[in-house]
Amino acid sequence: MKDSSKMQLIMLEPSIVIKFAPVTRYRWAATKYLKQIIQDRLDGKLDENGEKYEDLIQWLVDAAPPIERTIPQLVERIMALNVASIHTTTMTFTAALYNLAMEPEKYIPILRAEVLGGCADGQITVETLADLPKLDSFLREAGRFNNAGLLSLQRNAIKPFTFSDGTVIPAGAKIGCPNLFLQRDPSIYDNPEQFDGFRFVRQEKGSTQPLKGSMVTTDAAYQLFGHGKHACPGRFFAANEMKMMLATLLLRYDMKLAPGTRPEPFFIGTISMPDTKLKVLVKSRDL
Ligand code: HEM
Repeated sequence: MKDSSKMQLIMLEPSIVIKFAPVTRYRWAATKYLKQIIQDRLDGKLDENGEKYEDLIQWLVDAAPPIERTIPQLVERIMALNVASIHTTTMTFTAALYNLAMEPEKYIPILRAEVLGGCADGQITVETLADLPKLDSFLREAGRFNNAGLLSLQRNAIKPFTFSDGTVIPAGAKIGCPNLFLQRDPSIYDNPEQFDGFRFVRQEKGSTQPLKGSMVTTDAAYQLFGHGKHACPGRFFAANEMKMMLATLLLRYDMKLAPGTRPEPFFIGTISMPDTKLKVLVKSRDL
């Protein structure tokens, strides 16, 4: 008798866990907030100009197969996108901010001058963001230096695969690329253990050509955004968002780390996290 009641408790557990798990509360909260907005779109609501909305919710509604055009499914898609987009951008940007605040004399005047030079009437515009090679390099380097999780391109092999050199990946294997080592490979990057904010506006090792690519370019030795077919589709948005934030901070503030402090990054599983306790001292500038 005792054993069977224990058994029942164990069988009940998953549903109890799901009911009280934080994600369930977030799902309820998200549904409460989003249900009318999504319902309007499902009903074909147009924007204030009588045109179809050009925003993420509309794209998600349009891309969903008919069977998934429901409020719960669309809420789920929005939540999944939040997971993909928010902490990744926050972590990359936080680490870049620390790099800036660690060496303010070296980077702030040059980056600020570049932003100011690209502003139209003192305003940061889309055109400004598209032409900031030094800022772009700085963010790309921050991504190389700080945000390398131990493993990128993590995949489950659903069938066996044989590479051209004969290496076999058996079905069921979990694989990934050793990103930390790739992004710090001395045969690709000069002084890879050094943060070098203008690395990507200079020249490739042993070559007379400028380094290929910008913040959003992925390659075998740069996988901040993954690589290949499933490379992050949000990276263009994220790069612009981070450039806009950094450009705004550069124009409005001076900043440095509190004296005697340095970031102490740490890992959760394979993910590299920026220090969460560090203080950046910020001072308003006269504009
Ligand atoms: C600095 C910010 C970001 C970083 C570092 C980042 C990084 C990544 C990485 C490493 C992947 C996996 C790629 C792979 O496995 O091949 C990924 C996938 C993805 N990211 Fe991002 N991401 C960022 C921002 C965003 C934003 C802003 C969005 C959406 C607005 C987004 C949406 C996605 C989606 C939907 C996927 C899945 C793509 C697929 O499986 O085909 N990400 N991202």
